[in-house]
Amino acid sequence: LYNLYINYSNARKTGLKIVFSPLDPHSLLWQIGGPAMIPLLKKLPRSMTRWCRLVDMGWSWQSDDDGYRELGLNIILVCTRRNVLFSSDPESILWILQKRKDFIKPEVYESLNIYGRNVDTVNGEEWARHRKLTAPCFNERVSGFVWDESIRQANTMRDHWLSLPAGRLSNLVEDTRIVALHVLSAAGFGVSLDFHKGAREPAQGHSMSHRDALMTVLDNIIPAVIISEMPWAKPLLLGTMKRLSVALSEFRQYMDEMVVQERRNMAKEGGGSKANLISTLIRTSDDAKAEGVNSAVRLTDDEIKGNIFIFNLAGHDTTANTLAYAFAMLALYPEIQDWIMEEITTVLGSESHPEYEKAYPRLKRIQALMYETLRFYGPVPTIPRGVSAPSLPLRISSSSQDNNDPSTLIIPPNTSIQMSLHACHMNPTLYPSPKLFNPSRWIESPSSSSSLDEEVLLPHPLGFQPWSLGPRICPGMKFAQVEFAAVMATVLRKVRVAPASKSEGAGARQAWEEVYGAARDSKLNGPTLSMNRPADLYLRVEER
Ligand code: HEM
Repeated sequence: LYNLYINYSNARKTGLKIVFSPLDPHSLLWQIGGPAMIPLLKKLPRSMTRWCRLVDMGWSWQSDDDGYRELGLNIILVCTRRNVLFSSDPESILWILQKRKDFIKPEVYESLNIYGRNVDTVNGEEWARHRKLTAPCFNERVSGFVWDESIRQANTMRDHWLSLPAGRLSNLVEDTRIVALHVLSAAGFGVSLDFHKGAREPAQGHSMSHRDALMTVLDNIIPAVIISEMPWAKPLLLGTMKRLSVALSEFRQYMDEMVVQERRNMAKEGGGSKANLISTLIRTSDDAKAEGVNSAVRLTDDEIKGNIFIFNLAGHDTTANTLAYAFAMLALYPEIQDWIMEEITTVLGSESHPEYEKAYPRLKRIQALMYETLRFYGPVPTIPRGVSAPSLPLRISSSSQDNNDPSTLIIPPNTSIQMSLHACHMNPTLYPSPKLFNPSRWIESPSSSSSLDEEVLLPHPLGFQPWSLGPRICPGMKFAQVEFAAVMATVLRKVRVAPASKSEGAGARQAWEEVYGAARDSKLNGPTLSMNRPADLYLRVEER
């Protein structure tokens, strides 16, 4: 009670709306017991469950963060352990994300250093070094490679969809995950996989294939973190956990071998490097070493592996789920599908493998579709931050406080931060009719012209940050955009998607409701927003 009193006194000084929470959202009790408590809490009156509607990421997402509309853009949750400042204020989010030295990645990120420290998990000067040395991995050469590989994978996925009995597609989410994994394997390691077979055979000296090892780790990231932190427990593991432990070591061995092999190739080819991420990282680091740069501005081999792993983790479900949600939305809204198709026909014509440089910049409606999908189903709905010093200032929109006046407040000591990107994306002041799925809101076309080439894709406004903002903005943004555009264009030019029902013979209305319901029934599963019942989402696929 004493802690609660101190935290409450501190919170009051901000003038923000206060919500008391009996549990700290980061406590073990909530992490373990939360999911079981939610159904019971949902039965209680609204006024008693305000705290829980903020703390529970599923509940807050499904209600489009209505807590913010009730209480204001910035809210303080007062708990016994510490206060949590929840923000959906575009001004505050911009302020926080621009000041990487003041607002730092919390310690919990460190658990993702499974294979080595990396750009996603570190702070300060160490982050600046990682960011500088990993930046060349996301150059235009890699984008061209991502484009080609995405078309190759999407061609096979589309042909597979067209071969399904009665065109009933039940594996949309799994299929987009395979495409995203294979694009990452090709771009990350230069390992090109077949959509169907996916190289299931283990390489010599291995008990698992490269793909299976990576997929097993990515699918079970939270248990993988726990196993990595308790190496002594490995001999005691059984069943799925044992397989996961094997996958962790197998993937490490694959990366070790790739680093050795890449160095050999580079030596043989006179230093020429391929357009994949691992060779770019090795080359950038080895060049720095050869130039006599001291170790403070190079990456160690463990850090190279740490970064490659994090690219796979950060780039897999994010891109795959965005594709899956977008296909579901296109099935629900046929008029949007026609609008997208008009662009594909104009840009691609009859070309089955268009050139990246010529086609990609012209696919503006597809980018608009991606933006709108991310506004609704952004894979990163919230971003946490810690503070590097007590009592930092924070800029707030005047409307986010009762007494309109001050535009800066002081964050009380012992406060962590949770930014809700999703609440910001659903703000009616920023997005008129926010619950209307309308990709054309991102396109401006001059009234005098009917040419699609005259259309302009609007820049990201303040309040649109699915890839974050500021110095730590997602480095894989272009990678994901190029992959999304290539997959959408390749599939849709030959295929039309429509909603289907799980039960054969159901009417069109039921099919529509089921697809809509499966997409809306989403929450943070692991680090990424994803559907709770992906197997309930059925689409009908027809050849154009
Ligand atoms: C639609 C796809 C994607 C979305 C929406 C997305 C979103 C984000 C967001 C919001 C962050 C900031 C997280 C934070 O600050 O806590 C981030 C960081 C990051 N993302 Fe992405 N991402 C996507 C795809 C990718 C891809 C394809 C890659 C790599 C191939 C990637 C690699 C990274 C890395 C390495 C970071 C950490 C950067 C740093 O802290 O400096 N992401 N991403």
